[in-house]
Amino acid sequence: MPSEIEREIQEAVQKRRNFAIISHPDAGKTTLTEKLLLYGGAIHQAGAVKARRDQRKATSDWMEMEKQRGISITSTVLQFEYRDFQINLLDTPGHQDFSEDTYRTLAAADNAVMLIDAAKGLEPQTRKLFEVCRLRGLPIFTFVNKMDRPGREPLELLDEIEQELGLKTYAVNWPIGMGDRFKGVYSRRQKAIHLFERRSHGSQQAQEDIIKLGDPKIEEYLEEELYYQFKEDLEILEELGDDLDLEEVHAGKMTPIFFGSAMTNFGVQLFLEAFLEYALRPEGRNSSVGVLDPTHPEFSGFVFKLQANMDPKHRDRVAFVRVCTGKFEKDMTVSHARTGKTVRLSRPQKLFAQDRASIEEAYGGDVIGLNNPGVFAIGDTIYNGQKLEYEGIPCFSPEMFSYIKNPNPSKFKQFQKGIKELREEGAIQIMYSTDDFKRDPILAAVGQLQFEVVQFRMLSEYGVETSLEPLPYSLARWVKGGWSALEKAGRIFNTITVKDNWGRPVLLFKNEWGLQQVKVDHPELNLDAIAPVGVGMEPE
Ligand SMILES: Nc1nc2c(ncn2[C@@H]2O[C@H](COP(=O)(O)OP(=O)(O)OP(=O)(O)O)[C@@H](O)[C@H]2O)c(=O)[nH]1
Repeated sequence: MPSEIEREIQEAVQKRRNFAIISHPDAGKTTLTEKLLLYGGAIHQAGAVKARRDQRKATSDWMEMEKQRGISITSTVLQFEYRDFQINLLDTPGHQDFSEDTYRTLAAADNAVMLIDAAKGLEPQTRKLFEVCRLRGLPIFTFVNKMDRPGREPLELLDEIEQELGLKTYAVNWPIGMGDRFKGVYSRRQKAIHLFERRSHGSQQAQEDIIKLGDPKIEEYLEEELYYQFKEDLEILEELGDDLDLEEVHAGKMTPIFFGSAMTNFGVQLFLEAFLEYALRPEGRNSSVGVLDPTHPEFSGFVFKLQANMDPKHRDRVAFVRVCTGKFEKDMTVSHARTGKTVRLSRPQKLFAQDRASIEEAYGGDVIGLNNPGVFAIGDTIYNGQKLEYEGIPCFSPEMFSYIKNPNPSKFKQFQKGIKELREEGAIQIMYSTDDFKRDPILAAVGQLQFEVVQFRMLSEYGVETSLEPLPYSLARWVKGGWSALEKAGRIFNTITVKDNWGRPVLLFKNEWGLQQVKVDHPELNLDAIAPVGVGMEPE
């Protein structure tokens, strides 16, 4: 017989669904997020998320950069309820230069929603993020957005996803017409057409007219041509398409596809309801003591993201923890696996956009924000009971490299502190030359903006004016064969060797050609675009 607390944890986990949205900028992520929250009753008028975002831009300090450039750099976690479900939406930054942040957020997600602009199909940023989801084996749900505008043929989009991503597809709903002639979507679950009523904003929950297939009224609503096109598409889907297989969906091999228009709030509720039914509940995670199910009675979790200065007045830092098992309670005391210390988790926060509400309890699948006075680093495990550590969060190949220099020797300490803290926070990766005379850290980034943020923050938070000296490389590969394999390989052309923050060898290449050469000539180096993660690895 499970005890009362075990039952409570089981029930809480059953209700939880957690996901992140992956998309290319401008596909409509903010708009979709807003509409999902609207259904969750978390906000009553769409527009609120954007308004908050704008407000945040106006009040934050180093995020001044966001304001100047009109982009969203930071991400937050949104929690809302819908019917019986407790939903955690892990928001990710829109700008591609901050995709490293998104990679880490995906480490905390159980499901991913791939948002696609109907006119554009798969775009580079979506493909990249998809690869990260694939690595984690996340179930992927696809929402094809902007159907109210002219777009590509739906069957062609399905084909693109199958061919390019190697995913099977199952259309859960199917669009009838598009652009000016967008009439609605057919729900294959309900065998009914949801008619689209053109409204300019869709700031309220949409009222939808629904007609069952076979109802003679259909012909009143649909032009003949569209009706026949729809019937033909449906025949193709039913006869040639795969059946929905939830096991394959959960294994990340098949993606359920939805069509709609986030802006006009159409198809969003249909999506949400099917998503909640098909999505994975929080799953067991691999740890140093084996796979632990979220219903395991002792509390545990890991830090997947750190964020500084969410409130510039307090210069505080927040560690985002994904709760993995057991029950989190305010003020509880936990063990910190990396340092072996005991930490009291006071002042936990649940983050709804920029508002912080204090939380009392959380369960597997939830995300909590903890005040972080320098205790936590990315990948850290906290736990109660038997000692355990979750697998670390991998670093992904950076694409831009630059020495960062401090021309003022009297600022040496501040410079070191700033670099260390920004690295711990995950604002940027740091590497070092293997040449002992070149002590300057090498910043390794996914995008140029990350360099700018580091320089900006080094000056505004640590008072150090820095200069950059770019390096002409665009790819990094970790040498899994280690230093010994490198030594045996002797001199290697078209690359330089650096070491990462943990002293592990990394090769930098100018281009794909150089990389391919080395891969062919030296297979024993075992090059990998993703840093090997050790459980509980200590920085050098
Ligand atoms: N016509 C149409 N426009 C849409 C739809 N959804 C979003 N948009 C518009 O597309 C633009 C981008 O939408 P956002 O929601 O800001 O996109 P985003 O993906 O969050 O953008 P980033 O912040 O750059 O990542 C805005 O002008 C939206 O109004 C839709 O369903 N139909």
